[in-house]
Amino acid sequence: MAKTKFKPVEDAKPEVEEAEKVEEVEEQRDAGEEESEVVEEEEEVADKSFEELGLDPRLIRALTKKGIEKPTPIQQSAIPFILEGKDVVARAKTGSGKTLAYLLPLLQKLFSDSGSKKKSAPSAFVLVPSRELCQQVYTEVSSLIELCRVQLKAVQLTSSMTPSDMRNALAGLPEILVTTPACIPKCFADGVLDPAAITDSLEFLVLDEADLLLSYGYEDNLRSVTSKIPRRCQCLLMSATTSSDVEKLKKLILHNPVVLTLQEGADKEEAVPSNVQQFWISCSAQDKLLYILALLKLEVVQKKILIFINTIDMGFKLKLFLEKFGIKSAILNGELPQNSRLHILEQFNAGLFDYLIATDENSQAKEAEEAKGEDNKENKKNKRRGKPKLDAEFGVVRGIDFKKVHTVINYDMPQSVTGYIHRIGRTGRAYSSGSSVSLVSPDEMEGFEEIKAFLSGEEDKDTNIITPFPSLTENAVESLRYRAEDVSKSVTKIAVRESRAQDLRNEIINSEKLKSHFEANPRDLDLLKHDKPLSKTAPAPHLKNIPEYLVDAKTQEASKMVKLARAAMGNSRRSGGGAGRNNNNKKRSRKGSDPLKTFNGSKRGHGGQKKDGKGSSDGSTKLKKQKTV
Ligand SMILES: Nc1ncnc2c1ncn2[C@@H]1O[C@H](COP(=O)(O)OP(=O)(O)OP(=O)(O)O)[C@@H](O)[C@H]1O
Repeated sequence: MAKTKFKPVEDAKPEVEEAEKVEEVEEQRDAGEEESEVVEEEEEVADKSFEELGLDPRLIRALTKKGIEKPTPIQQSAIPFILEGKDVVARAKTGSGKTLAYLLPLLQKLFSDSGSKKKSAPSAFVLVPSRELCQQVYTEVSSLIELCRVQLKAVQLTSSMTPSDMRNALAGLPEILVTTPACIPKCFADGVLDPAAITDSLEFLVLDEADLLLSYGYEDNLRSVTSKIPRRCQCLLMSATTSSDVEKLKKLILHNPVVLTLQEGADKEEAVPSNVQQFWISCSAQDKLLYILALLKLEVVQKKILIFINTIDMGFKLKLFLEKFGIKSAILNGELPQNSRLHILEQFNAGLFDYLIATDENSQAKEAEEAKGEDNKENKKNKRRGKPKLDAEFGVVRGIDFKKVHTVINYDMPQSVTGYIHRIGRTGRAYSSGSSVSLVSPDEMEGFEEIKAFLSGEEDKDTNIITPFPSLTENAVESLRYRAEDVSKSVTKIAVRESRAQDLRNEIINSEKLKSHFEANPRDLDLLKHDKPLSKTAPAPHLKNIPEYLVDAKTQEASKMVKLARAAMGNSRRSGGGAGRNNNNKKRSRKGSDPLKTFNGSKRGHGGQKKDGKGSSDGSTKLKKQKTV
């Protein structure tokens, strides 16, 4: 049974004159002072249904349509407090359903609020750290509104929008605004939002993924919003981890909040989902390509797979390398245009490809550092080349709800414990399970030990939460060494650079040209594939099909188990995505209407794509065939 630790307060909203309240809160915000004494208590969260939590029947019906029947522990504990009007700080592990924990009561309160007062600005702000998350929350809230058939409107604004686009979006006086903190001051400066109207209208402020908001550099933006928040505004702060940043935000924005900390086990606070099995493999930095090839080609890990790397160049190296073995993957990084990023996420979630190679915010920092070093050497050259900019609001790791990811692979280790928790939290979401495999080189061992120590906790120092990966024998890995090393040499720095530049060019062209087409035909989004090969040559048959005699019996057995599990999940052909979006055959048959066909010159993949597209999506069909012969 999950436990929630409550830090209740005696009176969340003291009864004093309005003017005094504003003053008092302003003072407390300025001083960053903790308000009243908080008493820490522990209570069991009873197994309650959505009805018992007091949710509106329209919301319950909408949830049923989405296939959601039972509240998660954080939803059970947070919803009643939010419905009561309390400010809430909710800390619960990744994938525990925090988004619905605040969206459901927020919508319910807006149902009863709507029409009660003429508003001149949105009643609710949901602030998230990245554009990807903005899109995700906006999609979730819009679908709930649609399913509930209520007269509410949500909009999302991002900093890249023009003032006139923002004005248009806000024209119908939406009740809910989903955006990043950076966007609000921009709206003030451009006259899109009136600060006085916000003070007048704002009833709810949600800070989602609060542990990330300050580290993304949004502190000044948040401060400029804080001064406009009226005292009556109910503030909610959601986070997967505790950090000094969360504490700082709590003091800056919330009033006497109820603090909910979800606990899984007896005394240990767990930030990591218990339904993620964590493994690791010790290998040299050079051997990482060999190991990932073994994991993917011998199919000892379950698809869909999300692979994290620490630099964009490494992502392209890995993609080119895997391509030579007939393994197709897509790349996601902060350099790509926003449309492309959102589209890649959508396709991956819909199950259109199985392997996604992603960088995260740590990687952005590393990339920037490397670029700096490079700048010293090649300053002039780079300036002339016009190095692409990374989007500061990019973030795919934290908060993004990747659908049905079964395995997360840390090809490069993350640079912090929090980074690790958020990365592996992309699998094992809500009531599903998953696994993670970390490839750890000697240079990364110190950081890895820190992660292990953190996860084990003080009392269980000797418990191995991250265990050695059991399903790959040394023989099986060694049998691939010659091929891997040979191919790795052919993926040169120049090839990586050219592919990266080419990919970016293509994505920009596609993004611009297809924007209007996709706006008119959203279903056609499926036709622009992002896992097309970068290389012009098709993979050599001896690399694409690994002979069965090379693989030892133990590894074969492990691979068989993975395939059986996959078949049992109904995913033997494709790793399924969101409901209703898995009819890939139908989508393929619409190829005749491929909007990209009108501008072939910008396409990636060329000849190789056609050949691949027929036989198998990732070479696995061929491999299977050979094994059964
Ligand atoms: N009660 C529920 N039952 C089943 N699935 C749920 C429930 N609540 C949420 N989910 C699903 O669980 C997934 C994870 O939810 P969500 O993204 O809100 O997690 P989170 O706690 O915000 O994670 P993170 O900290 O990584 O952002 C989503 O796909 C969501 O639709």
